Amino acid sequence: MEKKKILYYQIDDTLDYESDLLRQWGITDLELVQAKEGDFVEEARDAAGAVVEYQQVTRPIIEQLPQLKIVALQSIGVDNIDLDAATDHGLCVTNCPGFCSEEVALHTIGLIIDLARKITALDRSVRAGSWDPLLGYPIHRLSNKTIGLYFFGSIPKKMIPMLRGLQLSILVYAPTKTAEYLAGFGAEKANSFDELLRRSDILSLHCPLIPETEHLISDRELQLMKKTAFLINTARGRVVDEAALVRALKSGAIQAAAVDVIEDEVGAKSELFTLENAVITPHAAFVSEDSFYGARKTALAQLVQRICRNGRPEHLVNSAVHF
Ligand SMILES: NC(=O)C1=CN([C@@H]2O[C@H](COP(=O)(O)OP(=O)(O)OC[C@H]3O[C@@H](n4cnc5c(N)ncnc54)[C@H](O)[C@@H]3O)[C@@H](O)[C@H]2O)C=CC1
Ligand SMILES: O=C(O)C(=O)COP(=O)(O)O
Repeated sequence: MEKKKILYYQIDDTLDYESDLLRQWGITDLELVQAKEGDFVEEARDAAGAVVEYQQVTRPIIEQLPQLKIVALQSIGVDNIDLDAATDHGLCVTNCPGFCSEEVALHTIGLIIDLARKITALDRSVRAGSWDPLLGYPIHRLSNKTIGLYFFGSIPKKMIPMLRGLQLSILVYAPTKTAEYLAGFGAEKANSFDELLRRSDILSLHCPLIPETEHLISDRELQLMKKTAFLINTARGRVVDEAALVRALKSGAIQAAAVDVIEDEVGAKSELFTLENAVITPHAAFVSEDSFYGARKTALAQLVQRICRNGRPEHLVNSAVHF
């Protein structure tokens, strides 16, 4: 039987876990091939499916790969894929909704506590030879402060009990959610984005990167925020205009920021790295052994469904696609 090639780009360098799963599922007609990180089009030319990470899958790329049936992401965000082009060419795009909601929720809470207690800043100063508990901006209690959540998907939902534990008031801007629905989570609905900006002591971003959210936070928005506010971004780097954020952190327009994502993750460069009132982690919020294996299994199941069973994958993102 001719095997169908699946091209894999993933951090883990072996595909043993996937091969074991295929054996358990009785699937014998897939050949899993680790990519060499060369040219995607060349490597994917004879592939029926691909698992990509940060690789951009653009319209010109999709047009050159007519035999490709599915791109399976081991992530929630699908911003590196041209979904319209995929739909136009009958290419299924799948993701792994919720696979790391608990991890990102906890990481976000960690970043909030870090800024509220200046843990990273104090650690940096101790290592630099200082022993100064009053370093930097003044510390205030978190209880009764307001956290603003931008959009209300799987991650902020997981954060709710933790935010309640911190005794924060929860304000949400999510146009598609009603006040009654949010009240069920003990959260108040913000009637406008500007209300969210003005009232939040901590603003935490949880939206996908889509045209409407690109540079959502720029000079105007940062000026509307409280001077004492913290900005947390665990969504995508390009949701924040980083140059504007750097200006705001330098001028005191807001107090501090903690981000897990930056605009240039490929180059791993940002002026934020030079600022004392910024905490940065390297797109690590999703990481855990549990989330990795969960995502790998989900992505493989999508590939099997599309390629081996010619069926509709459970986690199809471009649901209008015909194949
Ligand atoms: N730093 C990291 O390691 C990770 C970052 N992420 C990022 O976090 C983002 C959020 O993740 P989840 O909460 O799991 O997402 P989700 O897909 O569960 O929720 C997204 C929310 O946005 C809403 N939404 C989407 N487009 C909208 C629009 N045009 N107008 C109004 N509402 C809209 C949806 O209704 C939904 O409530 C992801 O898209 C991803 O970019 C996700 C996982 C890991
Ligand atoms: O799931 C997401 O959207 C994430 O950000 C984490 O996964 P990734 O680093 O994109 O593979």
